[in-house]
Amino acid sequence: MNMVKADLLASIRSSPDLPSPNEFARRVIRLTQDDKVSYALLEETIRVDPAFVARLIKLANSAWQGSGGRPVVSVKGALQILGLPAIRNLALGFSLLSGYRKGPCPQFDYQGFWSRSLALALAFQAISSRARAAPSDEAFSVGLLVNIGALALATVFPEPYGHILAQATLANKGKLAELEIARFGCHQWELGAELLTGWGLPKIYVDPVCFHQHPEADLSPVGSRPYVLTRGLALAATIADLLLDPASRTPEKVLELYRHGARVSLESAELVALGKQVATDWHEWANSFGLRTSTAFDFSWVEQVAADATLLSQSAPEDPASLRVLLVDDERSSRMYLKQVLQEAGYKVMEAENGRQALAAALENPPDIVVTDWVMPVMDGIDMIKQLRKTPTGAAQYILVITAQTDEDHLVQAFDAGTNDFIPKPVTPRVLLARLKAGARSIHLQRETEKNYRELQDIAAELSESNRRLQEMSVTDVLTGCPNRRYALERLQQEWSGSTRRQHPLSCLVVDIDWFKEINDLYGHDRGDQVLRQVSETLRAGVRTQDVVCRVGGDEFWVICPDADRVAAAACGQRLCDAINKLAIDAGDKRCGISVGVAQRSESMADPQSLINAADHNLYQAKREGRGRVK
Ligand SMILES: Nc1nc2c(ncn2[C@@H]2O[C@H](COP(=O)(O)OP(=O)(O)OP(=O)(O)O)[C@@H](O)[C@H]2O)c(=O)[nH]1
Repeated sequence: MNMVKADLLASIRSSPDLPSPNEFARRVIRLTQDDKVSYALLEETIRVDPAFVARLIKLANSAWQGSGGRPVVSVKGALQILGLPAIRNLALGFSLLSGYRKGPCPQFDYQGFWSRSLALALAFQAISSRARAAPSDEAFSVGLLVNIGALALATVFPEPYGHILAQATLANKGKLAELEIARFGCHQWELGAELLTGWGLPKIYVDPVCFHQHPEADLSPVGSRPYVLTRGLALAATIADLLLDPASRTPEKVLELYRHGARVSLESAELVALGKQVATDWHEWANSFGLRTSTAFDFSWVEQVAADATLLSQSAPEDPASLRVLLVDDERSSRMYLKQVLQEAGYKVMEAENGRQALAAALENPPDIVVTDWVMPVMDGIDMIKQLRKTPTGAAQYILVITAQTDEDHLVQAFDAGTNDFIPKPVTPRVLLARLKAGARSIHLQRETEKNYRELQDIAAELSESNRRLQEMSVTDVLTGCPNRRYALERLQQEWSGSTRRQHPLSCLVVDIDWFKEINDLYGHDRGDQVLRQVSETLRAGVRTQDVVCRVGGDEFWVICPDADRVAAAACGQRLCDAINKLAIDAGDKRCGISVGVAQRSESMADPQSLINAADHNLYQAKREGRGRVK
């Protein structure tokens, strides 16, 4: 990463023109950050700005928010429908968007900038919430601010930055970043990251801003939150490009979309659905901010392109400069002539005098295309082609045979030997180059197909890795890290079958925290969560390695004890009770402990659920008899 020069940062930070939320927005944002804020106070604050009220009501009434047909006419009604995070987004967006619509740099498209930022914000919000990587309002703000470095450069250095913009269009981001580095010593996203750090954004959001244009430079472990946020932001930028810039709608862009999508576990259908939703939201929001949007773009197009793999392969033109031709002819003058024609057309040419020499040259330094005469001393063209086709590199080369005999028998013989095409004698430059062009196109297609195949393999590998993680997440309780109810039910069924097969005992404990509601009520939900984590850790530390502790809901845990009879399981339950008591968790005037119901599988039980029912019944007894005990 380039270092953002201190003097550049200082002059941007000290500029009075630097974009920042206005006082009204700051007040609304502050208020909405407090979950306990009264709607009356919020309403009073918002009323001060009639333009904001109008947009708020309009947005609440829009079909997107689904207000159910009854029109919203009051601020209060709008607040209730939209909820606090949306109000916060609206205040931030509205203040930035309405304050920086114009600026001193004529080459900078201020409207387009905000329209793209809005699309990016909505896309990143949707992606983060789908990947559970960031709260939706935080993701929105990060998306809205991701390109703030460019706005800052345009605002504070309108002239030199305008000059740079004139040289590179926004579509050519690579070029733009290069010019920015050459002039300012850093690119806009590095500068943006520095600015956001200064505004107090945490590193977890600043790094994605810095790296999202080159996610490979971010070395966070695959699947970690920073990894997902950086790739998610890259995906959001790709979606914004597709929505705003018709020139970006190419097969390569679709591949990029799929590549970023795979990294945040989004498959084709999900990507298209997400893109469609973002497009709808973007039109709504842009409307309510009075920003222009481009004509509607239907994300189904993406699926069509992806389905048509050949489109992906036809993307780049054939470039003779990258192709090597082996020219095989025993007649020196004819070889020199053809060589000159090929070189002038841009091909790199190697030569051989006969089939044997050609074979040696082709194996040592494989060409892309072989153009060979048929009749030659030592080894003729047809024998050479047959030998070449038997080698792994030769099998993939494009071969043309030059022949004076173009009757059916001769041509069939040439194609049987493995030639791709023939050139009739006398060879004219036009025909030679036309046939070579067809060959070059075929080579190019083949290479693209191989490249796409490799990319698809990479994507498939990444998808399978993220599916594995999703699978893991789907059986893990997020708060405590314990296996969840779904896992508990599957595991119990397995242990049940195992115990039937091996005729071994199986027991189960149902554990419920005592007075847990009091802890929530007295000290708040956060403290409640902390206690849940503490209890789950203590339970896990207190059981045998083969026992499995699962959080099956609220404050209830199951401990599955394979190979344990009722006596052993009850002893385990008592050990757990004692360990929790030692934690001395306070629940007001009571002591928080656990009650445990124990049951062992018996012949009369029909299925695992009967075992749980029996343990549950005993838990109920333990509660009734005063809690903090094993029954
Ligand atoms: N903090 C927190 N509370 C939760 C969570 N899941 C459920 N709860 C709360 O846990 C409480 C469980 O209720 P009860 O089991 O009836 O409460 P209790 O005080 O333990 O009652 P006894 O079991 O009779 O001692 C409810 O108030 C739920 O709202 C959670 O993930 N975090």
